[in-house]
Amino acid sequence: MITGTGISKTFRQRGGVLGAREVPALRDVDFAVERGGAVSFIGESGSGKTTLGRIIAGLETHDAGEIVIDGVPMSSLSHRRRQPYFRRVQLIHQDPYSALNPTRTIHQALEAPLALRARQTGRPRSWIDSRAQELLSMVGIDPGYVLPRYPHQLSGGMRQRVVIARALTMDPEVLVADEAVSMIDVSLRLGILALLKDLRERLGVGVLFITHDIATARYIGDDGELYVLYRGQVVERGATEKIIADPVHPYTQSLLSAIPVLHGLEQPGAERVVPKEPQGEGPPGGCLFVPRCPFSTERCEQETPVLGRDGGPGQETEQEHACFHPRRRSVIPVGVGE
Ligand SMILES: Nc1ncnc2c1ncn2[C@@H]1O[C@H](COP(=O)(O)OP(=O)(O)OP(=O)(O)O)[C@@H](O)[C@H]1O
Repeated sequence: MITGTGISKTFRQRGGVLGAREVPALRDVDFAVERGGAVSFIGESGSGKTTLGRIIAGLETHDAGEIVIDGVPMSSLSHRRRQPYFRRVQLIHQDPYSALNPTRTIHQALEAPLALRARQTGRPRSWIDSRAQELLSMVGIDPGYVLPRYPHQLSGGMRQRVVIARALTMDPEVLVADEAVSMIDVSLRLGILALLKDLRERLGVGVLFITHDIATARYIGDDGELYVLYRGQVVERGATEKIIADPVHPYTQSLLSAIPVLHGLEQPGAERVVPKEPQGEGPPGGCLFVPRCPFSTERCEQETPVLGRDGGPGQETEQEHACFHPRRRSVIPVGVGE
């Protein structure tokens, strides 16, 4: 199990007429991914999703908070002693082409990590080739066809399957899939999503899915948890199905309202939530969503809501949210994602 508590990260960006500026990418984020679990982080561009994925995979530092892997707080270990733990979290990038070295065959791409794994687990070298074949079959491709080939000789979908097979060489506990299907031909996306779902069930590997697309999040983990990120803050968290059926934060509602009605058959929800064009950053100390929120009040400009279930007297919600005025608004086109 992998947990994060109070994860915060601020980048210092140089340049521009105003000189350096601080960009908070993550604000006090808590999460937990269990073996075999499905956790999706959803948010628009710049909400901090990739930064979180990189922190969980040990590729980026954080300013505050703690990552705990298998009960061990990473802050208690030296950089070198953390590596075996972070190896249990494997990142799948959105671009399978740049993730693979173009000058190496797929055989070579799998051989290096498998040789390391063989040394770590005391297996003979003969195990490497048979494991490479086994992993490729597991991700649904013919080992005989792909092993001698170079990445450019494969389709985008096949390349992404190879990247997933390579991630599996380390026997990970969690796969962090960062927009894992966004650069793949639309017709092949469903196959990759089905594969990730299958790996959850067959290997018990947890999937942390990072996406800007709520329908994709639903496919990968309709039985899992959804975290909605807005400007680095988790603004809604709960069971994926529950949030999609009954979102309470205006930002989540606006994400769901933005889903197009696909076949002209679905009935759009009664109230679509259309966010305002943002005017600046919003009042310091107030809710981050104020500049875009159609429902904000004076209180929202003065106080920062924290994640919880409270929505005022008689307004407790099943999912957690960071809003002073959580309300049910029917925003979902019926049958979306089905
Ligand atoms: N290395 C960096 N240096 C400076 N600022 C950064 C860096 N990486 C990310 N940021 C900033 O941190 C914020 C969060 O970025 P991040 O890439 O995590 O968001 P995201 O939700 O993954 O967006 P996208 O979907 O566009 O990748 C953004 O404002 C981004 O400009």
